[in-house]
Amino acid sequence: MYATPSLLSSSMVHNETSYEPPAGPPPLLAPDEIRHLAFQGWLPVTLPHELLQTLDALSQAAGLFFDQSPEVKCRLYPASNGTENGFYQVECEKEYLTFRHHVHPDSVLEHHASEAWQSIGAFLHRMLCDLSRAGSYSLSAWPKLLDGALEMAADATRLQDTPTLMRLFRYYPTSGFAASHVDLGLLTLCIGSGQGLQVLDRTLTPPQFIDAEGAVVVVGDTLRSLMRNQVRAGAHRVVENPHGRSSIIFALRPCLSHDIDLASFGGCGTANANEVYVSVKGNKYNINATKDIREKQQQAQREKKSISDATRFSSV
Ligand SMILES: O=C(O)CCC(=O)C(=O)O
Ligand SMILES: [Fe+2]
Repeated sequence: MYATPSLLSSSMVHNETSYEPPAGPPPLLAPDEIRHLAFQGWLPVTLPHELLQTLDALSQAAGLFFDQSPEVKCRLYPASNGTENGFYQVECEKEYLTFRHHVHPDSVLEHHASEAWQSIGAFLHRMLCDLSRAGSYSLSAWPKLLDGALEMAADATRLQDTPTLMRLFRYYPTSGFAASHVDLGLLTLCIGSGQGLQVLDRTLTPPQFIDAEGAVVVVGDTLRSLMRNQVRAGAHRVVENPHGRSSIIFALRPCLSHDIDLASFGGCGTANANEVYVSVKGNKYNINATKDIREKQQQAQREKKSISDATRFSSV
């Protein structure tokens, strides 16, 4: 059933002669789930009970935050780094709060956010190690790649090095959406209230978007690239819904300040994490920016494509 990508078919070979305790965190996923994740680029997941309770508390605190006036929200969490930090509103579509680090560490909202950050980080770390083990790769690249990512940072000191984020969304009734895309980072956990999130089902011919049920993990484009296309990045989108929607996403992204040992992914040599990330980012447009910014970015994308097509044709 799962033809490509190829991760894992020959890989889940148990080494019967090894009595070493397993390196890294304990395995999480069953072999079928790993194959599903690699083939589809997404996987519905059952979250630990304690994490579900934390997410409930976080979502209630988020609701209280969003119920405040735009002025208060902007004052509490001023936007910085474009859409990448603080409170951001896309008129007639959605608003969202992005955490990259603590801003009001004593607030109830950040208390729940940092607890959720830590549990989700540990959960996704286990999934990354599952993928490495399934490919018979060493786990040695993960500590540097996840440096600073598994806990909510105390302040903005390492903002440029650690793009991992937690984002709380409020999509407006009937008009809130996010266009089809793949995420940039390693793995993203999406937890939403009600319908709206859809994932691309590649077992259908042709592939079609289907409603996601419950919590879903999607593979990001940096992980696809590091794993040399042995896992797919999961295409997903959010469709409008008459009731609106709220969601919490946690995007685990690589730490950008170290070199990456490519042998840990079946390659050779090292690569600069920042360069890998920038090249994966390429000219993808930001689906969460305001409509006018998205349109400008899409236009730039089209122009870049037509220049590269022209170069391609002229060099034939
Ligand atoms: O709100 C969601 O459930 C998903 C949002 C999303 O895919 C994104 O912002 O990248
Ligand atoms: Fe996404």
